[in-house]
Amino acid sequence: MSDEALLYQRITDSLSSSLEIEQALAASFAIIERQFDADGIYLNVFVPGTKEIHPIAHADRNGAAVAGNDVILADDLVVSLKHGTRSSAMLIDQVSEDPITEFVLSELAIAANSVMLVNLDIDKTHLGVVGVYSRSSNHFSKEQLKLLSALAGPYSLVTAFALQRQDILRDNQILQMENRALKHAIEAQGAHTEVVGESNGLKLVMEQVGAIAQLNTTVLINGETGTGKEVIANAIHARSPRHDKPFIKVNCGAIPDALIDSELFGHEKGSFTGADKTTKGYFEQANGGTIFLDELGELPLSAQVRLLRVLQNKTIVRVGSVKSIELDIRVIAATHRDLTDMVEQGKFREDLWYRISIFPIHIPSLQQRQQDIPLLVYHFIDSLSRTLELPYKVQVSNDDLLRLQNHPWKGNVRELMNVVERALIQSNDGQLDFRFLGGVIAEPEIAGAEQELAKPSVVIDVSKAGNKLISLELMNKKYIEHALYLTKGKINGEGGAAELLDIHPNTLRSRMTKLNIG
Ligand SMILES: Nc1ncnc2c1ncn2[C@@H]1O[C@H](COP(=O)(O)OP(=O)(O)OP(=O)(O)O)[C@@H](O)[C@H]1O
Repeated sequence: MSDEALLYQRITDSLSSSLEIEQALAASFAIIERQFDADGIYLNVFVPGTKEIHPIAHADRNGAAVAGNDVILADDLVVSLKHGTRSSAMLIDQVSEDPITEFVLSELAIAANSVMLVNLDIDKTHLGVVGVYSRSSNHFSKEQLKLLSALAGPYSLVTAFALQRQDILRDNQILQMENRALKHAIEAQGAHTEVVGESNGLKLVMEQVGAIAQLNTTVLINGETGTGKEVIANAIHARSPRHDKPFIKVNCGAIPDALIDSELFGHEKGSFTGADKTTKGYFEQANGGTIFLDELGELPLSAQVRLLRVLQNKTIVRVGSVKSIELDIRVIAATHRDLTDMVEQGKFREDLWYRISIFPIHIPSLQQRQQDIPLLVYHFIDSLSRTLELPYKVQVSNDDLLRLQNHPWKGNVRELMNVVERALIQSNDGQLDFRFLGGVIAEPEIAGAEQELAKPSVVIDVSKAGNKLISLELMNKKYIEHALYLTKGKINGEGGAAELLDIHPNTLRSRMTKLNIG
């Protein structure tokens, strides 16, 4: 066996000694070091379509070294790397004479003065380079470069393998990110089941939710945009025996007409151009759980017929299939439209309306439940302060609370949330200012039926406070004290302050201790 072939075999053996690229490179360096009296070796990859050099591994006389972070090249260096006259094997006698190598090595903190650089290619794809370096200048010869070039094959293979593993790792990281996003979505869904105003403006709604949640009945939620129809649908699902099964939301207004059938009912592979795999529709995805058909009034008449059939037969047929699939599903629908009006105008099928409106729930507009506004404001301040990681305590003046209660809120709770967010972002010391809303500052009106219950939530004692600002903490204290006053000090159970304030008795007790309420 020639010296060259022997070297090749020893390098190949050393590189296959470990699945860890750093260890493999360090093992091969033991041979390279002796062969070339080199100080180190590195593998770098130029990431196509970017300006980045990605270090794969580095080994020196001390073993596997830290590979370093990605190096971002300046535009002129990228141009010369792509279009320059760099050959597939380069002898760099003085690192300072080659700007790219000089820059990359200094970024990677590799102290070298001369380098042999050999391109690594596989299947005509350029992967990167292997560099063997020395701390002295003019250290390597042309013969040595030729020898190193002969070793490009095995180094290319381990580099490709390492890249593949990193891709797998990246896929793994993407999966982990998706998991986190999913968890976050589930938590957010859980958070939505917290219905602010349960004991006040939404008391009647929540009584209806309580009555219907355990049954399998179809529910139709009606209310202006942003009143919380989705929040209520979530609350029904969360309180139902299906709470640990899927809750699938479908925005009927957002699906293009041509795709409605396949989106709702799924399709078989090859059933239309572009259907390259069999896909479950929203109904099948919701099997065992709840499907929430939001904006039901936007569903075209043609799709309404098919929806009716699903509701009647509790089965679906995927597009391109003849087999019907039985489903166990609860349907909750919502709309801001007056469906009876639409039926009269011939825009909504009467037979579907009968099917869907078995149990209607109407959510009053925010203007009709002004007593919920302070609660919602605190709720949004609380959650948004956490999201925005605000370092200070947030305060709202009594005048502003009145201003908020008197605002028309055409966009309802969603608009209120956006306004609170805007005020939080605009404030840099925690003092919220809602004067941008304009409007009057007057005692709010309270809708008749809810008047009794609503009283406690307008307890901000504004008339006495005048223009003086009080802290959120003090406001909380006053709020709790007033609730205790109304319940004659009763905390637990029916008619207790915890129920009134819509929080767990233990939470109330700990807040009382914190706020020094005796
Ligand atoms: N009672 C409530 N408690 C807490 N948050 C609420 C409440 N009502 C509404 N929200 C919040 O207000 C926003 C709008 O609510 P949601 O999306 O449920 O309204 P919607 O009536 O379904 O709106 P749309 O008609 O546009 O579909 C959401 O961010 C929701 O979390």
